[in-house]
Amino acid sequence: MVLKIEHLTGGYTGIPVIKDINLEIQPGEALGIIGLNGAGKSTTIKHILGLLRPQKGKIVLNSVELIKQPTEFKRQIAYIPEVPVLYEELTLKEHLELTMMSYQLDEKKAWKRANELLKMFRLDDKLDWMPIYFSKGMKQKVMIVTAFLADTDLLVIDEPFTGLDPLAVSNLIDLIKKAVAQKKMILMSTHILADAEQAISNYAVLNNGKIEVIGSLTDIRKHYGLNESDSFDKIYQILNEEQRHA
Ligand SMILES: Nc1ncnc2c1ncn2[C@@H]1O[C@H](COP(=O)(O)OP(=O)(O)OP(=O)(O)O)[C@@H](O)[C@H]1O
Repeated sequence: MVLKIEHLTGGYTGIPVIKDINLEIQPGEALGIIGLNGAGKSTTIKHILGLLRPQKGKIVLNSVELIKQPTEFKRQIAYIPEVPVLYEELTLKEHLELTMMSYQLDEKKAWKRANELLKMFRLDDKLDWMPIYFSKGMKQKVMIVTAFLADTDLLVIDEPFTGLDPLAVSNLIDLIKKAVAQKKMILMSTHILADAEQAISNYAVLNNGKIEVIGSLTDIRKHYGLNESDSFDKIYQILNEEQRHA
């Protein structure tokens, strides 16, 4: 089990946004992608989800190559997007059923898991609700519940912490830690480093579409000359300075 991204170059037009990205995530590893606005985090994620076609390079998950076997590849991934995507005409219960069907889950086991997740995020009494009645945070929680319900080898999470109440943030951090303990792979893009630090130990720093450094929190701190007492957020000031002088 491993996610391998090799020499990935891509973007939206002929001009590449991300350049020669090399990443590997092992089972039981949570990797954070961090970088300034526009660094290419979401673009990298869109490539991993198969929403953009690479100009160069390949993405392989558990020996399945995205370009060659897209359906098999995508079935191994669950995704929590930055902006919740829900079907306006489906109830919460129907969203869960759709997830169970799409990922071919055992219904009995899946409902047990779904009920635990719903309770955790205080959605257990809202099964008949349509998305129109959900607040922004509630919609985000539905995305979290369906992603963790899918129980895939790889979970891709794009900026999950904004808009969640502190209780939901802490529940999400616990779920990520448990998934890591169960040897799942997590890839998460975020700017909220104080929250990320609680669940994520390895980071890739993207700068202008390229990976500047990849490693443990200690490695990253060392690379940017940060002391243990410095806030991890200081990285953003350094990246900004680097860009201004590039
Ligand atoms: N749909 C699009 N079409 C063309 N260019 C895009 C599109 N989406 C993003 N870009 C460009 O790609 C570059 C990287 O954007 P991306 O969204 O990957 O950054 P990011 O690191 O996720 O930023 P943020 O922290 O703001 O979410 C930016 O220069 C952006 O303008």
